[in-house]
Amino acid sequence: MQKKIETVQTLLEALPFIKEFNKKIVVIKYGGSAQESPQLKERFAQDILLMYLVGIKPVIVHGGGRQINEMLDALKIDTKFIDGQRVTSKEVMRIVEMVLSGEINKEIVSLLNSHGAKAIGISGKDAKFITARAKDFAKWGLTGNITEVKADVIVNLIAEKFIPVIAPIADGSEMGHPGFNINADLCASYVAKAIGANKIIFLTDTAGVLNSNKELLSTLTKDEVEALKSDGTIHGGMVPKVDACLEAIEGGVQKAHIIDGRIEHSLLLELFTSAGVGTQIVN
Ligand SMILES: Nc1ncnc2c1ncn2[C@@H]1O[C@H](COP(=O)(O)OP(=O)(O)O)[C@@H](O)[C@H]1O
Ligand SMILES: CC(=O)N[C@@H](CCC(=O)OP(=O)(O)O)C(=O)O
Repeated sequence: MQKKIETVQTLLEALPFIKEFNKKIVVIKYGGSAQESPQLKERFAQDILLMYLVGIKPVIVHGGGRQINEMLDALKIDTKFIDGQRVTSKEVMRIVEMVLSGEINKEIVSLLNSHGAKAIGISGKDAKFITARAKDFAKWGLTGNITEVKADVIVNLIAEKFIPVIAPIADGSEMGHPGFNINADLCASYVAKAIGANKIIFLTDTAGVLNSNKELLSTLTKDEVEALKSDGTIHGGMVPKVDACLEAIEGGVQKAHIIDGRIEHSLLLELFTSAGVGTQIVN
């Protein structure tokens, strides 16, 4: 009985938020480290479906850094990161594409569709909707910086009630390259900016951005982010994530959040409770 009362209370609290988000576009970056267990994947699919059913337009950009590392390891191919971004040789690029487009993208699409969604999986190569140029070929190889996102591809899919699931790979054919490996956080923010998303949420494997005492920082401004980056408190994979948040809000996305994808239903808690969870980056 107590449990039922709590559920009703939660639903009642969620009602104004559900109305607020009706028809709003929310980009969700689904990090490789938040895709750990089958149970978490299941909860993720349920949350996306619930969002969709109450009128939100979800757009998913997924990562898969952890799974790429595992495959490179199994194949005994060396890999390294500079400033949180992978150095991508031609050989590494083949594996990146195989894992992101071939495996993870299709797995997420199947999972959502098994719950009754109309999810469609694409990478930036499809209709060449994301183009890039080398970030610094001598340093990072085929790691790219996005030059253009053709928003109409995603906007049309949303209008047709599809849930786009995007693998962070850009077309490189005009530069004579097999494609570019794009950090998934930055890919998510460029997509969010281009399609005029209202909100972007990064699902990852920490409570949010932590200070040097490992305490959660619930709100951060651009200056605070820069200070935490310069003193090394924000490092590794968190660097492109906070950069992506800043990129998104400076590009017109109203809200950017980094939340814990290991907590069941954290997406719903972020969207539909007044307290929210994780770290919000503000302009
Ligand atoms: N200040 C910080 N607060 C939280 N996490 C941090 C911080 N600095 C670095 N990190 C690291 O960033 C990681 C998240 O980035 P990453 O592994 O790339 O995740 P994802 O696969 O979700 O993109 C955390 O697991 C943590 O190790
Ligand atoms: C250039 C670059 O670093 N690309 C990433 C793409 C995947 C990714 O970003 O996955 P997560 O979000 O799970 O970290 C990589 O090769 O790992």
